[in-house]
Amino acid sequence: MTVGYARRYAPLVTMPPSAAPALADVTASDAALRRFLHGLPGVDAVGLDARAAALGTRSIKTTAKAYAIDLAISMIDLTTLEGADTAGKVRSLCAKGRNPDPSDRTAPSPAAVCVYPDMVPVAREALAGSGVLVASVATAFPAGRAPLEVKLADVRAAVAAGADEIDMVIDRGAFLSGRYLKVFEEIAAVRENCARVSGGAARLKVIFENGELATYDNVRRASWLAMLAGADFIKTSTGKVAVNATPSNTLVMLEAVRDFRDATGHQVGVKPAGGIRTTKDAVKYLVMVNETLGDDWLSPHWFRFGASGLLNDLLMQRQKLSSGRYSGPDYVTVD
Ligand SMILES: O=C[C@H](O)COP(=O)(O)O
Repeated sequence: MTVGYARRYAPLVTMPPSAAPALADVTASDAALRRFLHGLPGVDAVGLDARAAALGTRSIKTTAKAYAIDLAISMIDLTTLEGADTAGKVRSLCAKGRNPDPSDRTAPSPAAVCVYPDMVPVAREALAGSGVLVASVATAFPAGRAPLEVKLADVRAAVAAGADEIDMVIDRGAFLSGRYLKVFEEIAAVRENCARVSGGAARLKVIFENGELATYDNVRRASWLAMLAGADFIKTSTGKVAVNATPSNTLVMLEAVRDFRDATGHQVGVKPAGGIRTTKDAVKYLVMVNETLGDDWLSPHWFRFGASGLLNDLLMQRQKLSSGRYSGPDYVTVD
């Protein structure tokens, strides 16, 4: 790909005119982009871990807990990404998305059901009229090892089949070898394909696979790179490697979206994914969002949990709060 390709897509980044010129130049060449990303302040890893741990110890009142549980449910991308997925499994996950707690119709629905591209038509049909979105991983998820044209075809097929949101993986090999412009151009190209096929409606989440990026500095660089290329959301992980979302790597990303909005006026969402299974963990993340970003990000439009098992625990805790006792796992459907 050429620098011209990057220039072609850079204007798609919807920054306010007052802020755009300041950052437009940083994607003009490989060298300019490297200079910019390596000029970002380094992350103090010890301080970061301490901050994330301290935020994780905050307790919240029972009334706030009920609110937090419903908010967390509404922020879930209810996910199944297994090689063994069947249409039947996807349909039953969608039924759960439509009506998470059959014993209590006041339980909110998750934001989206997230599936592989070939399962999008099944999910689209099963969720019709429910308000629950269809999200799909694409770009040769989870490794991202395919030629760009194959990745773009994957994206176009998922959007054409009815995906409201695309979760793409970055090329970690290119990123780790310093070929930042290649990563930028791929994200911009995916964004353009999403926009073209969906008429601008499909939102793009960009997955870094933090567990493979080795340092918090790299997570910060990947965050800025993806936001410059037009990501609507930045997402920690695929859920397929040893280290997935952690409070610390998510905090780096929360700080990045805060700083990006300060610099450009443009707001980007955050999605921790992989390994988040308990209400306690979800509440920790919500406290972190509240303390770092405030109310502006406390909605499913701007914050998501990518999770396969979290919904069940939230539903059990929700039942406990309303009835005073645990119903036990038999009262929530097993995925
Ligand atoms: O994006 C979501 C992840 O793939 C789900 O990971 P999990 O099964 O650890 O919740």
